[in-house]
Amino acid sequence: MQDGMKKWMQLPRDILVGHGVINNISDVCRDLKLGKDPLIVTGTTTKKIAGDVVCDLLEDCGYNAHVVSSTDASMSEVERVKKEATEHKSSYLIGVGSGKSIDVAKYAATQADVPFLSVPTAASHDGIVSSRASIRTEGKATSVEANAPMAVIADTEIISKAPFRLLAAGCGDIISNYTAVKDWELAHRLTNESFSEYAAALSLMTARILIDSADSIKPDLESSVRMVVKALVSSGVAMSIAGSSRPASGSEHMFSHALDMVAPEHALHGEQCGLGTIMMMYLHGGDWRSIKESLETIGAPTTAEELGIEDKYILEALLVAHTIRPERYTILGTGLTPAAAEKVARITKVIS
Ligand SMILES: NC(=O)C1=CN([C@@H]2O[C@H](COP(=O)(O)OP(=O)(O)OC[C@H]3O[C@@H](n4cnc5c(N)ncnc54)[C@H](OP(=O)(O)O)[C@@H]3O)[C@@H](O)[C@H]2O)C=CC1
Ligand SMILES: O=C(CO)COP(=O)(O)O
Ligand SMILES: [Zn+2]
Repeated sequence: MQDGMKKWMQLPRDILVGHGVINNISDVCRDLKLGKDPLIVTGTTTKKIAGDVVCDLLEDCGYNAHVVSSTDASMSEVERVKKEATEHKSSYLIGVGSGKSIDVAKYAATQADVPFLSVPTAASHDGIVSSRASIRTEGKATSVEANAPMAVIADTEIISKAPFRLLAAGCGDIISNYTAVKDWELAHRLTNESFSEYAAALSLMTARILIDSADSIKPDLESSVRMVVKALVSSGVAMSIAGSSRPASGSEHMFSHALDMVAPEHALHGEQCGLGTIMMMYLHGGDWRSIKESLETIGAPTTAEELGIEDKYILEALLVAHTIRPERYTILGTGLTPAAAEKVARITKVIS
């Protein structure tokens, strides 16, 4: 099946980015006429950082809020959250936390046909705003269609206190737009796949602005968080325009998804995608060195060692990456030979 575009562009209605915007949560619920019965889906660490705060803020305003902690972005967790929502008669879900909590809330809300709000505690990838969810089924992560959040509330005060590694990962996820768009153009030329100039241009512009500002992305700075969050929103909008993750997910994401499958421990999504971008840009014959330099400037990993993953898993992932999503044509084509995989990883100094 072709990796085509949907005709229905779904975008968030309210997007709040700034210091202390979490305090506007009840205003947003009121603005969207969501009612008084939300279920907050949060993570173990992020519950203490923001999940409980959101609950208290809503209860203080007369809401009947409930909290459920989720540990894993899996189908069984989605089912558990749906059950909780039914038990509490929740009329909408609020995902508060990292990628896992947001995806579980997003997909459970989509399946239950209720609205969903996204309250990220880290700017680690563009799923905070997208209409996709990564959910594991039978041990395999799949990106599924979901409803976009009705609102995104990104409090830069909270996000700036998250480990810097998460912000650097978010940058890796944005930088990967470069190879994602190259792959999409290739597929358009070779397989006549639908291509959106607008979605591709927005995706590339987002990555370019971020790379141009790479040396001003620093730990503990709300201005850095603001920049990255805006880029993630922009990247998410590009995916919404395309109706698929094509403008922000190509061969570098397939490499990251493959690494999730083959490596015993995986790193952060955005870190793996950033590393994948270096290697896929080499395969495209593009300027992989400047991708590597930008990631280094930001402080994101650019080698297997920095990623904490053994070289052999990098090579294994390179060999199976093309099988991850066969309908999505990329520079990986029908697959690399072992010699080609080793060459790209060595030349780009991802492995030594
Ligand atoms: N829907 C989409 O389009 C996309 C989805 N994804 C998916 O998202 C997931 C990855 O998300 P990612 O956010 O990178 O990683 P994780 O969801 O694995 O979160 C990483 C860790 O960071 C913690 N954390 C988050 N915020 C803070 C904070 N403020 N302070 C301290 N710790 C914090 C989390 O705590 P806690 O334990 O509380 O969660 C968690 O332990 C994957 O499942 C991936 O497949 C990735 C890209 C796009
Ligand atoms: O991570 C994404 C975009 O950054 C979503 O892509 P996938 O469709 O590969 O999950
Ligand atoms: Zn991504």
